[in-house]
Amino acid sequence: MGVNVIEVSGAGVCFGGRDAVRDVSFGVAEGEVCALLGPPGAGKTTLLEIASGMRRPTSGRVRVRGADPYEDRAGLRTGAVWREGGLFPGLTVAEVVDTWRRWTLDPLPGDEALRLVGLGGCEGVPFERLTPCAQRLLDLALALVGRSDVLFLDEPSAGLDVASSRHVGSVLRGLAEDGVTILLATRDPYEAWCADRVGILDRGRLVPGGDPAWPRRAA
Ligand SMILES: Nc1ncnc2c1ncn2[C@@H]1O[C@H](COP(=O)(O)OP(=O)(O)OP(=O)(O)O)[C@@H](O)[C@H]1O
Repeated sequence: MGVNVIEVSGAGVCFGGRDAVRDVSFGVAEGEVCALLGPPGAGKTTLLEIASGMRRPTSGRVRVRGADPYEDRAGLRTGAVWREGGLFPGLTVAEVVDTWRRWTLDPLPGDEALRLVGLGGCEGVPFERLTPCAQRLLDLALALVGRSDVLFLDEPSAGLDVASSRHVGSVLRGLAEDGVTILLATRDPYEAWCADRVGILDRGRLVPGGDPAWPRRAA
């Protein structure tokens, strides 16, 4: 068995004496989509934050490709999409991507980033004219601009209708099949359909054996 790309061991996060994440351990393999599923306040975003290196865990440890993502991001190519998503009024899709590329070391060509998420040909479309689904996919394209091979996604299709949500899931599956490792958080079991594995979070803990029987992937 290969080494996991993301490895979380006994991790905890405490805010002002309250545990948001408690003793969580799991791994995500190369090219795997892993979903963290749980109700509001379960600790999903906090767990994504420590896995992506945005926040240091209070206890335990996190490794991404063997490195501490909080301390040592230099060699990592990770991307994230947070729930709010980007708002880019007045810019075309190409302008949004080009702006992002300017802040990125060794960025992907803009058309390549857009092609990866199925937005090829949308370069000239003003951001405001994109459908909500395409706006989420543009967020995903931006997360890929740094040639990311690990993605952290907080509710990547929140607020979308069922068909759009499934489309986003298909795009994520395509990325995973190309070797991208994906950890996503969601409140919605149907948003988890694209995952290879689902971990249930409840009050900061991963429920033992909590990979539920609800339909995944083939659903
Ligand atoms: N920066 C913070 N300071 C204090 N408490 C926080 C902070 N961030 C999160 N919390 C608390 O930690 C707990 C877990 O929050 P978190 O946002 O990780 O849950 P979640 O599962 O992502 O919920 P949701 O689905 O509503 O986003 C909650 O009780 C929340 O109030």
